[in-house]
Amino acid sequence: MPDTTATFVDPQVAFLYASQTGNAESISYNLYEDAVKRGYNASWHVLDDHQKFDFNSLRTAIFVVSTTGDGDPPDNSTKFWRALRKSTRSNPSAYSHLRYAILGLGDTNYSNFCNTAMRLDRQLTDSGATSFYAKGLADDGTGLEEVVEPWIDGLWPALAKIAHCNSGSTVAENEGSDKLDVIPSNENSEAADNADSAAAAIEKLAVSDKAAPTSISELPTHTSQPLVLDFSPLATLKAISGAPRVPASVCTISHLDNTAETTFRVQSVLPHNLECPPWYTDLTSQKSDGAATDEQDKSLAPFLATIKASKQITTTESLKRTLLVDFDISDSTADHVRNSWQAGDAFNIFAPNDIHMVSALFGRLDVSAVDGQRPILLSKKDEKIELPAHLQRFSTTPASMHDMFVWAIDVTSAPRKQLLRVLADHCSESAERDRLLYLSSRQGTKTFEELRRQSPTLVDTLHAFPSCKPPVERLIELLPPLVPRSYSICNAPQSNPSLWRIAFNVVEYELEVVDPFSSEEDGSSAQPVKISRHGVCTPWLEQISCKRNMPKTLVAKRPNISGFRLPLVPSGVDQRPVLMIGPGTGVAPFIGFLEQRAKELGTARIDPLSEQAPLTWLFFGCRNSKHDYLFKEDIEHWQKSGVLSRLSLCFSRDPQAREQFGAPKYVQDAMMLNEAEIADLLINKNALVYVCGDAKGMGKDVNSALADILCSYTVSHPECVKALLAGTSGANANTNEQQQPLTLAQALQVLMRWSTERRYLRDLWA
Ligand SMILES: Cc1cc2nc3c(=O)[nH]c(=O)nc-3n(C[C@H](O)[C@H](O)[C@H](O)COP(=O)(O)O)c2cc1C
Repeated sequence: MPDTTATFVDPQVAFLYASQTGNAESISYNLYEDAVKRGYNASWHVLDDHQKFDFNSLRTAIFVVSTTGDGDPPDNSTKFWRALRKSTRSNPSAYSHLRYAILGLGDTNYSNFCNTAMRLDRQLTDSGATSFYAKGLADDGTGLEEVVEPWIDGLWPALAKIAHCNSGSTVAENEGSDKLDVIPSNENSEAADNADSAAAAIEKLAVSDKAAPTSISELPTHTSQPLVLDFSPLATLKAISGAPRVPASVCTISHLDNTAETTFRVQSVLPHNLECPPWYTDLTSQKSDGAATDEQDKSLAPFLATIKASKQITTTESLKRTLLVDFDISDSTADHVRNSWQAGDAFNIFAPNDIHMVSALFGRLDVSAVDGQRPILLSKKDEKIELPAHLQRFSTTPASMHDMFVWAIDVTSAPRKQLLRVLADHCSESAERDRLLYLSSRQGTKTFEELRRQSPTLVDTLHAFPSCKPPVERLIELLPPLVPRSYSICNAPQSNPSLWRIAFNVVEYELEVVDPFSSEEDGSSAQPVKISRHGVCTPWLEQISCKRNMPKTLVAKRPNISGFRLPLVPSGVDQRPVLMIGPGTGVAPFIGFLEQRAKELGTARIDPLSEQAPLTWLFFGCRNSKHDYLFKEDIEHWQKSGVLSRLSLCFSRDPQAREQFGAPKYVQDAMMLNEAEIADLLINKNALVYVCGDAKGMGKDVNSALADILCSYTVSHPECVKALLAGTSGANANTNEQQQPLTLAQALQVLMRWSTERRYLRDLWA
């Protein structure tokens, strides 16, 4: 029986998140919402709001934090990290009153797996805080759910154990278990019970015979693409287990009256042009709020930039279409930005969803064009539960549903399990309901992975389940926020502080999937189905940058957390050799570096071809020397003038060029061909290494090549090992002491240390 005598004294729990693309935010939000239903006095905040929620006096906190860049914390936690460092420096036991749990999100395809969560854990423990529940580290490479779901299951009993008392809530001791659980005493308990019983119902669900294996490939509209999924395992299942909890509905839509509607229409005429969000003025004033004195924050505020020029820099024969686009940032609101950026920085572009996709979605949901354009406000269903952060503006600023779906909500990313679970509840056909439940369950993980691999948009998913008709407010609250996309700048302010130039591939690709149920009559396997996909920002940029009338877009500088910049020396040049490894569009920041270096040499009156000019060595690779050698003219110009001392070119699909110049296939091959020189530069000359480009393939391979280079150098120079491991220069090593060569693990450790010392810097993207 529940022990109703014990009462809480401190049930306040803060759910805190740091998120770059919305995963951590949505997991943290669901936890918070669940906590409210369980009777906790819960609050939910982004880490950068630490002053608003008074982080320093929190007693119980649950963190959900992702890692981005090259082991960096998300942008919406940079202020928090600064404040944390400051308060722990001034008081080593600053957080001895805090009990916390951390869920980290990362991807093992990147080298610093869940670095943010690990760092946070270390810093909090070092400053006296106590972890009350084991850290969870979820891997996006294999599926976040594998860790997230069991971690959440274990969190509640762990939290209940440490929660102190409070009036209004009761503590129940689970019979036959030492776990304490919180049972709310108000009507919220009903909601929690409902959620639990819904979950129980799924466990018991007898899968109907109708859920026979089916291939879904017949799709009506031109904006949706087929999904090819194998549901055959469903036929043999007696019950579906391990589907996620159904989150409570948290928001309601209210339509504004006619007067407000008229004003709204007049106001919305001007900004409603698909180049910047209708509420852009709101966004541009957002960042200065409360932080007006912080120069760095001011320079991160969004502002309007004008697209000045755009051209394709690959030939029509190239597989990829790479565009070079110039943004004029001379807008008066961008003063702080013009004075504070450097080559190597990146900026965010706020891009809309494809409006045809939004129209197709509205068609599918039976939202008429008129209703889609009417102004609405969102409000909380339950006073205690906040709206998701990206929707909060719509509780005070009216917007049309159309604008919300175009500018604020992500309708392109593949649906998450929780959404699939909710969609299941809105199917009128039981076979479709079962398939959606299966996709969201642990048993359906393989089919779910296949779904994710096909990257369906929301419209594709809905078309694959024709009887599914979710209420539009449910989608508004469950879909992730549409996040801005970031691009590396490929020029330097020393030449023109009002110009941001970017180079990007237009993201359009075809997937090939084999329908498991269609085999040829002769028994041979079927031809794969082709599915085309495209990105959000790059096709849009391509489209608007062709316009004649200088379109304006909302942009914001990104904090350069890893310090991916060439060191500045007043009126001089940093003397360390610089290795730049950037195949494809990864070369972009290095064009800016070379522009900066040319100016620096000029100012310091150093002849670039003289011995006084420090070495710069670029490793660039592409498929074909004629079709996609980006910035060829610039690179050849810098090489001729001596600003670029060495150039290693690689052409992966150009056997002729390889034969002619002896060029290797990939940048890591070019590095291995020069391993002795690279090792000497790294170990004896204190060289700086910069890597930019694809994280999963190239980033990993270059890291391994660098580790191999260190290992093989120490075979012939074992005297360097001690110094390398101790963190001092190899040139100063004690040559009398015999050492074993570095092991691979040790070499990786050395690289990791160089990365923290900012000698090895990486700007990698997925
Ligand atoms: C550009 C980029 C860089 C990333 N860098 C890392 C990394 O260095 N280490 C890591 O563990 N995960 C890395 N990840 C994986 C993310 O942490 C993971 O996808 C996570 O689910 C994102 O959560 P969020 O949407 O809350 O930001 C990276 C992802 C992207 C897109």
